[in-house]
Amino acid sequence: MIPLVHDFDGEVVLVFGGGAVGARKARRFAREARVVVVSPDFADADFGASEFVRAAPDPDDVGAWLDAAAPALVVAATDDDALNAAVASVARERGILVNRADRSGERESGSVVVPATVDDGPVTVAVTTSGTSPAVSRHLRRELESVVDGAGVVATVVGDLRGELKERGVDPERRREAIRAAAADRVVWSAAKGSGDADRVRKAAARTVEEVLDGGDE
Ligand SMILES: C[C@@]1(CC(=O)O)c2cc3[nH]c(cc4nc(cc5[nH]c(cc(n2)[C@H]1CCC(=O)O)[C@@](C)(CC(=O)O)[C@@H]5CCC(=O)O)C(CC(=O)O)=C4CCC(=O)O)c(CCC(=O)O)c3CC(=O)O
Ligand SMILES: NC(=O)C1=CN([C@@H]2O[C@H](COP(=O)(O)OP(=O)(O)OC[C@H]3O[C@@H](n4cnc5c(N)ncnc54)[C@H](O)[C@@H]3O)[C@@H](O)[C@H]2O)C=CC1
Repeated sequence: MIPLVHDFDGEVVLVFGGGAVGARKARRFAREARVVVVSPDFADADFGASEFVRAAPDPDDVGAWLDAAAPALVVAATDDDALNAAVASVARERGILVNRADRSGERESGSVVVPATVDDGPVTVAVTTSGTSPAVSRHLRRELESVVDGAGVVATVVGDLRGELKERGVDPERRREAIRAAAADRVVWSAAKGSGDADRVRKAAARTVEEVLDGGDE
């Protein structure tokens, strides 16, 4: 399996199953997509800004639901194996991405897994075990939280400096060297950790950039 980052802005994600798992997937996708959850009942859980449709479709009805919603992604998260299988096969026929929450191995073409993620501003780190062990993904995600803390402000600041150096017309080779040094700078990262002081991050990163550029003149 190969990780890609998908922009769901303005897209529909259709979720079958309103249990704890359907809620977790719905909450995740509702941060960006318009999410519709179809289920006869809904768990007492956070579904984010999802819309609810109370229904229990049969496998034969799945095609009509997909045609009506025209989703970019469909999630099969019911506890009904036949329904989940129908969702996967109809989605595949129609070329729609499908996430089957009740299967790990034996994935079919067009199927996707939802990784564990750590988000910090524009930075997202995603972990997958290719379906082998979701509990390991969850554990690694928790371990990575402290590593990723502050990455959002570092990425924003270093991204801005990159734009400024491009505008200044700095030689590309030296620009890359300076930007790599700022991205790896311990002082930059320590200023970004915790509450994250963007001003300090920016000063530290700018100092490192200028040091590298000055060094190149010698
Ligand atoms: C294939 C995949 C399909 C998909 O859903 O996309 C899938 C499938 C299954 N999960 C199962 C169980 C559990 N899933 C979790 C947790 C998460 N599961 C997630 C993703 C995925 N789960 C995809 C692969 C991801 C990868 O590649 O690693 C995470 C990462 C993302 C998310 O869901 O948001 C989220 C952690 C989020 C976080 O914490 O950051 C826990 C842990 C817990 O709940 O504490 C358990 C119990 C412990 C265990 O069993 O490991 C079962 C068995 C059900 C049963 O026993 O009946 C199946 C089906 C099967 O195995 O057949
Ligand atoms: N991917 C993951 O991370 C995990 C996946 N699972 C798998 O996902 C499945 C769902 O897990 P839970 O949410 O805990 O189960 P659950 O039993 O709490 O929820 C299932 C939901 O599906 C609904 N449903 C049943 N038939 C339906 C139909 N025809 N159309 C629409 N909705 C229908 C039920 O009413 C219920 O709301 C489990 O069967 C399990 O195999 C379980 C744990 C984690």
